[in-house]
Amino acid sequence: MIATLDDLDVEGTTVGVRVDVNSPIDDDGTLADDARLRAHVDTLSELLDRGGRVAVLAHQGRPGGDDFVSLDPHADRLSELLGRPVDYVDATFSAAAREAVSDLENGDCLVLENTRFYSEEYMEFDPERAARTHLVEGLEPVLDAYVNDAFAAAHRSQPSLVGLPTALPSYAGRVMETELDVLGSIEATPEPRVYVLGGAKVPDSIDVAWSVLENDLADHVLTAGVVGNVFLIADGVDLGDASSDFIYDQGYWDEIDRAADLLDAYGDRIALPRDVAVARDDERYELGVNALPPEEGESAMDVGESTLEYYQRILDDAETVILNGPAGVFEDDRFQTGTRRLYGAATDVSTSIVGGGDTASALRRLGVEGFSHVSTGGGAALRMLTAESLPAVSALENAPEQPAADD
Ligand SMILES: Nc1ncnc2c1ncn2[C@@H]1O[C@H](COP(=O)(O)OP(=O)(O)O)[C@@H](O)[C@H]1O
Ligand SMILES: O=C(OP(=O)(O)O)[C@H](O)COP(=O)(O)O
Repeated sequence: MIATLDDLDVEGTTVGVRVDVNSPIDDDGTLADDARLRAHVDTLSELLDRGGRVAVLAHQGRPGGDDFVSLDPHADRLSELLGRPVDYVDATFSAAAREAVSDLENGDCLVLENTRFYSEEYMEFDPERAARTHLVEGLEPVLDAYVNDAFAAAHRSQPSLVGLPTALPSYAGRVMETELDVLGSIEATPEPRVYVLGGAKVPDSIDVAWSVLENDLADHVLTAGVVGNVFLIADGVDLGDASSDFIYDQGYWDEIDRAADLLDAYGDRIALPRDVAVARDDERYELGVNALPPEEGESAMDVGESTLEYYQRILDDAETVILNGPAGVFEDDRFQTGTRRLYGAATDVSTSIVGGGDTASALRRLGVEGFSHVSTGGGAALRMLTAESLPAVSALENAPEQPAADD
C-alpha cells in the first residue's frame, strides 16, 4: 500500500519532492519543451498551498550529453508555472544545500541542483545501499518527508528514487498516483484491446509484445516505426541496406530473431506494415512491401497509406488502444503522416492510453489530442505494461511507517 498526499500532514513539513523534469534542451541551453514541468504543477501547488516547505529534486540528461545541464532554467520556468518565487541552489546535498533547505518557510519552494551532477546518482543500487549514499545521508537530516512524483524515472534504482524513500516517511505525488492507477489496471480496460508499438526502443517493445500476447492482454499488436521495420525483416522482407544498417548500428540485430519467434508463436495477432515511405528526389515516396527493397540509400522512414487503412480497420473495432512510439520519423515533415493519422485514429477509441516522451512531444507538435491518458513516462510506462515492478514504486511500498495525517 502506497501512501499519498492525502496521508501527509503537510503544514510546516519540509518535503523532498522528486520530480521528472528531464526535458529537451535547445542549443542555447534553454528548455525546448516544458510539458514535464507542467505535469508536476498540481503536486507542487498542493504541497505549497497546504503550507509545506518544498525542496525539489530532479535529474536532467545523462553525463556527457548536450542536454546534461543545470536545473536553473527549470527553476525559472517552475516559478512562472506555479505563480510564486522558486529559488534555485547550485548544490544538491552539501552544507550549502542543507542550509538552503533548513531556511525554507511554510509555502516556500526551492530547486536543488541536477542530481546526476553527482556520480552516485547515475548508478543503480539496491534500496538499502542507496540509503547510505552521500546524497541520501546528506539530505535526510534536513527533510521530514519524501514525495515521489517522478513516474517517468521510476524504472531507475538511483539514490534519489529508492534511497530517500528507504530513509524517510514517503508518499506518492499526484502524477505518480494517476500513472499507477491507469497503467496498473490495464487488464480492467474494455476489450478488444489493441497495442500499437512504434518508435525506436525495439527491445522494450518486443518485451511488451511478448508479455501482452502471452498473457492474453492484447487482441492485436500493430507494429510501426523501427519496431515495424524489425518485424518486417523478421518476416523475410528485404528493407534494403539503409534500414538494415540502422538497425544493426543501434545494436538491435538480435531482436530480429526475437521478432521472428514472436511471429511464429502469435503471428495471427501481430500486424505488420503493408507499405513504407522513403525519401525519393527529396519527396515522400510510398512503396508496398512487394515492391521492396527500395533504391540504394533509401530507408523506411514511415508507414504508408495502405498500412494506415489496414490499422484503421482494426482500431475501428477496438474498445481500448495502448500506444507507444511514433509511427515514423516525425521530426521530418515528410514522415509525420503515419504518426498523425494512426494516433488521430486512436483518439476515436473509447479508452486510449499513450506513453513515451518522444511520442508525447510528437503529438503536441502535430496537434493530436483527445486521449484518455497521456503518460509522462516512456521506459517506465513500457515496463509497467509488462507487469514488472518498478524499483521506485517498490521503494514507496516498503517505505518506513508514517505518522497518520491527523496525529
Ligand atoms: N522508421 C523509422 N526509422 C528511424 N527512426 C524512427 C522511425 N520511426 C520512428 N523513429 C524514431 O523513433 C524515435 C522515438 O522513439 P522512442 O524513443 O522509442 O519513443 P518514446 O520516447 O515515445 O518512447 C523518434 O526520434 C523517431 O524519429
Ligand atoms: O526521460 C526519461 O525516460 P524516457 O526516455 O523513457 O521517457 C526519464 O527522465 C529517465 O531518464 P533516463 O532514461 O536517462 O534514466
